[in-house]
Amino acid sequence: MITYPLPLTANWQRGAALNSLSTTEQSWLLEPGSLTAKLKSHGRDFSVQVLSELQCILTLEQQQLLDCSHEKIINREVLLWCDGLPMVYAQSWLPVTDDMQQQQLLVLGNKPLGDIIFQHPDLKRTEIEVACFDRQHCIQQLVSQYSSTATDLWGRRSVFSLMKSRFLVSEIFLPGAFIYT
Ligand SMILES: C=C(O[C@@H]1C=C(C(=O)O)C=C[C@H]1O)C(=O)O
Repeated sequence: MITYPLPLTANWQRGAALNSLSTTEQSWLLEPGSLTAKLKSHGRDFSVQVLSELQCILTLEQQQLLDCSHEKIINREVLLWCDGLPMVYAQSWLPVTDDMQQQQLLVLGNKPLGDIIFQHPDLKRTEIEVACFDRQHCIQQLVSQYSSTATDLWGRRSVFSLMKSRFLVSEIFLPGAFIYT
């Protein structure tokens, strides 16, 4: 039984500092634009499956990352499917602010977050951090529902700023993702 939100504790490092990444790994992990758009450009059939959307309390690390102590925050966890395969597990921490509500970012359902936020020219994101999730990480509980083999997985995270709101987005590339081809 998987308990959401999935903790994404890992050895997060500045992606730009990792000189051992392959060209393909760099292309996906350090993509500055929308991951949704990148997946859509590589496949024909894209969809979002919502796993969980809960109102939560931020951990201290998340408060520090988001530089906020918002009382109300929505944790959104989804799978991004492409051509019949679950390719990305995405976890977003979305503060319940007027900005976020006005932008309809708290009632996304199966609309991709990226389809909305990347339409804003003033969207900013912090430097992308990268981590490796090994075979013992709890994310593998989710992976095991779709794949028989556990393997090390790449993940990335950054903090977006839109108007006066900041939100943390983490994405883990699942075994069927293009990054591993
Ligand atoms: C931020 C983006 O949105 C994607 C879609 C998400 C969602 O719908 O919850 C979350 C993170 C991303 O994988 C993006 O496309 O880059």
